[in-house]
Amino acid sequence: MKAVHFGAGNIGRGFIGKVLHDNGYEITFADVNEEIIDALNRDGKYTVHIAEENGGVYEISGVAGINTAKDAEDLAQAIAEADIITTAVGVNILPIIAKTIAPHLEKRSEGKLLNIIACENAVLATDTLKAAIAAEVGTHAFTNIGFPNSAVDRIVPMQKNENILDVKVEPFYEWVIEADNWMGDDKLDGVNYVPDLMPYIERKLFTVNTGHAAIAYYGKTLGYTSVSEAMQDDEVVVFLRNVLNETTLYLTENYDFTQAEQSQYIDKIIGRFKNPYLSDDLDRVGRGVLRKLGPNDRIIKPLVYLHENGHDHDALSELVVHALKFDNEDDPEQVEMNQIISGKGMTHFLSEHSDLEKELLEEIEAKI
Ligand SMILES: NC(=O)C1=CN([C@@H]2O[C@H](COP(=O)(O)OP(=O)(O)OC[C@H]3O[C@@H](n4cnc5c(N)ncnc54)[C@H](O)[C@@H]3O)[C@@H](O)[C@H]2O)C=CC1
Ligand SMILES: O=P(O)(O)OC[C@H]1O[C@](O)(CO)[C@@H](O)[C@@H]1O
Repeated sequence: MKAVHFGAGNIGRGFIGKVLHDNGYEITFADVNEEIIDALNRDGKYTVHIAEENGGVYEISGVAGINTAKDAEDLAQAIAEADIITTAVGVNILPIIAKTIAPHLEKRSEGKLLNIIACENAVLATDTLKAAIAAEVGTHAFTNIGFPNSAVDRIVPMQKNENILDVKVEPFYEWVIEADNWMGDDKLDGVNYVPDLMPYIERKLFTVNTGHAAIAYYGKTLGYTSVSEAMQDDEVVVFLRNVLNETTLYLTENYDFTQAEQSQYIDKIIGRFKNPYLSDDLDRVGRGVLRKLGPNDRIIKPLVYLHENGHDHDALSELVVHALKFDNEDDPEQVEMNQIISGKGMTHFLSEHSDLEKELLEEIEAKI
């Protein structure tokens, strides 16, 4: 069985690549990073290290790389032969990946089943990819292709290893896939197939990712540089819990999760954030600030819901303020946001970019 995975980065190699390998797939990683692609083709393998006491080390073999900027023919062949195509590139890159994949789908032999799955931190990212592919070539090649949405959860920080392919990951992982949109009977082991993905994806996004954002933006405000450093400060943990108590209300009111289940989930996630064997920069966790302040993302969506329904949303409003003040000049989204804010002001930015209404804007403005 063959897989093509777009994005040979942290999640690609450390999570999706490992699951596919454990399921017996030969994996071709498709990326624009020449150094990584050359190393994959040179070594044909890499190792995944589990960040815990006496953590396991797993060899991921049978891997190769394709440079999507250069090797169009190799990519065409890999896509023609693939049983599964996955991505972990960042949701904003999906339109580019769609352009890369689309022309090759028509050349696949009729009857060969394929699943295409976007593994990004965004709600229904596979739908986004599917729509972008359809915009390129129409839907006539889709007959034997499944496009299940998915939610992926595993903390994989920036890597500082001797071998650039090796990757250190937290022990926990969860990959949830929409069962009904999966094509064929060959399901993946180690993946949870569910009839309705929305509760899982929003629970993950509005707990793990909102929580992580809270640590990054508030932690940086207090002068910390890493998650482990920030999590030693009770003030950060109290703020984190306040934020997550607010998103809990969104989740328990919109889905069947009980308060007790959500509390357990939060405790587990706080334990993951405190993992002493992982070293994670606040700059990485807070990167992509424009995306993270988008109307459907981890901060604004629950905030607007709580405000509209008359619920407490003080901590989330404060989180917006910390995000606006986040200081990471290496993040192009931060640079763009700062330019907008310095030209037109924070309120204009929140109104235009985050789609916030007057009353909420005034509340946030009062906290700036
Ligand atoms: N790192 C983490 O802990 C988690 C990340 N995610 C999500 O997974 C996705 C990837 O994140 P990471 O692996 O951390 O990022 P990363 O930056 O380590 O990897 C992204 C990879 O995509 C490649 N790429 C960029 N543009 C490309 C293009 N046009 N064609 C082919 N490859 C391209 C980059 O060269 C890079 O190797 C994001 O959507 C992120 O939100 C989800 C859960 C956990
Ligand atoms: O690009 P994003 O959305 O921050 O994605 C990475 C985030 O996802 C997570 O892995 C959680 O699953 C966090 O480690 C990390 O902050």
